[in-house]
Amino acid sequence: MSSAFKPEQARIPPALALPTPPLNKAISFPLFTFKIGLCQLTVTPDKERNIKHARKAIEDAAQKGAQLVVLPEIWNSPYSNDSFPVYAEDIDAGHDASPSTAMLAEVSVQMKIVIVGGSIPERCGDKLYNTCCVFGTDGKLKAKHRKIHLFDIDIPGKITFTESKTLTAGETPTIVDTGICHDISFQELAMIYASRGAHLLCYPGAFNMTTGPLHWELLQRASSFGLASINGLFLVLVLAGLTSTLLVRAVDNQLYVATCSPARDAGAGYVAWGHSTLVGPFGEMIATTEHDEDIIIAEIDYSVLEQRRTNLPLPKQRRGDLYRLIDIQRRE
Ligand SMILES: NC(=O)CC(=O)C(=O)O
Repeated sequence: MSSAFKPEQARIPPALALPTPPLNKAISFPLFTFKIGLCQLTVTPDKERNIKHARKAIEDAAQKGAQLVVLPEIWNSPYSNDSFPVYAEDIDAGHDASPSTAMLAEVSVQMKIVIVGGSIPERCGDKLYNTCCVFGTDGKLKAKHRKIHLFDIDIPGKITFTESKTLTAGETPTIVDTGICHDISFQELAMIYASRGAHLLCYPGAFNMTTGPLHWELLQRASSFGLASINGLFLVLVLAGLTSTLLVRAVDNQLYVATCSPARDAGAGYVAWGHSTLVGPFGEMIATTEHDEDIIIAEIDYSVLEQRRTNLPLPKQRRGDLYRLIDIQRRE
């Protein structure tokens, strides 16, 4: 009996080929190999201080060789529903209305680096979003990702948080050529990023003292197998929300995953887990830190992705006759 196995139909529309990173060394970024800087920042109620502090950390990371610098989820404001409306900025209105993103634009061009600007509360009309902006080496806004999966959790006595009280969910996956925190918990999103050709998934994420020890590392390592790219290449922005299905994701996606958390402040209303990390395409931990403020500098080599996908050719082994991933927005 002939088999109905059609690997090319495992994804609808079919997966894009992994883009080849440019090898032209005259282009400062992106390159095949480059250094990433993950700035695990302390965040205070003083917004002006948070902006200056983030700027200094980005400059330090760039001076240490980072060509791509990632900030944490909600780095200009305390992570709380009371704070989001107060600290929110109108990103589209620009400079004075958004001092946090104005700083990111300025420092990206000054240091000639790409910045995945963690996230800040964004005001747009009468709505608030948890939004990540990506700036290129020319200081231009390359992408704006609004957290798609709002973090609503209720584990009595441990952690209760309802982002949906104040925030509205974004509607679109973002590939920059770059998700936010709770987005990391959704394996389908990671698979879509991978099938659209991403090499690196970036998740600015503020896990807490309950979900951190339970899921943080597990989700990142699981995700790593699935995502994709920076640079011609796609850098996917996902705001943290990793889940137990990550193992599937890791094996499935074969990508780099970078997470960046705020540093832990035991006195804050929401206590962040810390442990910002870079994970490689086999789920290996390349670099990580504890919970204090820190800047991680680590190397990413995109040529490893092709090699890993040859070692373990998951894309060719998918059973399109039994299950399929449907990327609804791309299909439409
Ligand atoms: N900030 C978040 O979205 C936190 C999260 O996802 C978690 O699991 O903790």
